[in-house]
Amino acid sequence: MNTTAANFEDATNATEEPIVSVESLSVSLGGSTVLSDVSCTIDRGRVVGVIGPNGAGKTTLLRAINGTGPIDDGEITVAGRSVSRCGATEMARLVGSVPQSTLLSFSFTVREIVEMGRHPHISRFGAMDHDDVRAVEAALETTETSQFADRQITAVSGGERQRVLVARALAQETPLLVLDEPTASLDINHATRTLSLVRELASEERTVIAAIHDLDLAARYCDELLLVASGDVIAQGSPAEVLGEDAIEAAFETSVAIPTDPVTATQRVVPLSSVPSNECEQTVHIVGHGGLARDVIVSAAESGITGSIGILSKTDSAVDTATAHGFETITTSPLSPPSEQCRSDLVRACDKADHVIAVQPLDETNRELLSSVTVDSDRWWQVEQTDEIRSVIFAIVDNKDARINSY
Ligand SMILES: Nc1ncnc2c1ncn2[C@@H]1O[C@H](COP(=O)(O)OP(=O)(O)OP(=O)(O)O)[C@@H](O)[C@H]1O
Repeated sequence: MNTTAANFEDATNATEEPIVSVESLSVSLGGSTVLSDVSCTIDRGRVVGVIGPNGAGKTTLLRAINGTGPIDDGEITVAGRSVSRCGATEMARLVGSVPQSTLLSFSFTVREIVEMGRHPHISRFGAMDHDDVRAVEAALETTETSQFADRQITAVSGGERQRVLVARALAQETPLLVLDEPTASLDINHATRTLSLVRELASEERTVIAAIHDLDLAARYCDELLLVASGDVIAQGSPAEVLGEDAIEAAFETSVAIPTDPVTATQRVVPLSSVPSNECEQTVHIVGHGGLARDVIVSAAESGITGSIGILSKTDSAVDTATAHGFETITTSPLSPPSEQCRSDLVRACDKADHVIAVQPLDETNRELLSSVTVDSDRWWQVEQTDEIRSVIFAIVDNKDARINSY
């Protein structure tokens, strides 16, 4: 076993301690405090996403961890070694990094760039040995960059260059990878492939910390998230724990809905349009189902209108949309007729709302129930097609009467 491999094993074998420990870290840049008294630990073998708004200090935290950024106060250890006491070569054996932006305007080939990842492992005047060549080839292969390995780095696209930088970090064969926006310039195919690759690496006792702006991808591919805001790590835990509406709205200062994606079964963070400054105080009750009812909910919510919807089958696609936008739902089992409770809830909702919107065609149950509900004609709206929705919502926001029964 050569010293490189021994070093790697030393670092990965001490599994009882976290791979990263940050204690009371403070960093100021340009006279302003960016991180203040931050403490967190990162366990081995995980993919940890660092999320947070622009300027929150994600890059500053990652650069403190990989030893390339300043630390004013506090202590950081990686694999038990104090970052501030590690030499550059030792750090490079512990942490492979992909920075947010790198100028690679000099004339190296892609392969030469990836070979640079082996520098910490070879002696100053030594040549690459069999292990080095194997690591470089494996890194090129896994990142699907071998097909242009002999091209100049200046002659590949931004997304391809990003993958080359991931390959260079992989070739370094470190127990910790720190990636600053690894998917920033990647198309959806390469973004998901890169994060799938990251997942596979992490399951091999390698820890990955990645700043990720796309919260949906972060939820899908990370074991754990660190939410950075206001100079601190304000939440840490599984994506389901961290991606709560209150925490995300506080950190990003925008309204969000966080439904579960039906395809990936992970959280999706959907920013909602800001409620207009003259916040609409109108409420609606929507009677209808399916896609058109969903469009009415979204359009109403974007205009700051709140309210309720029903009676809906529990399995109707509009239920999730209504819940995500804070609309109350009156639901019934798809297999049985609505209960008395449901019926009285519908009557109460129609009475309480400033407006009632019927999404045509109504199903038989709602048609029958509505015939027994009295709604004044100036509160009664109907939509039959998508292009009518905005007109109805605008009229409600303007607090107009329903002069006609439909648009
Ligand atoms: N060299 C510097 N001098 C002064 N201020 C700096 C410097 N580098 C960064 N900052 C400031 O520090 C804060 C945190 O920057 P950082 O790059 O860590 O944020 P970030 O969360 O990674 O942001 P983004 O999501 O936009 O990449 C920002 O307000 C930034 O303007």
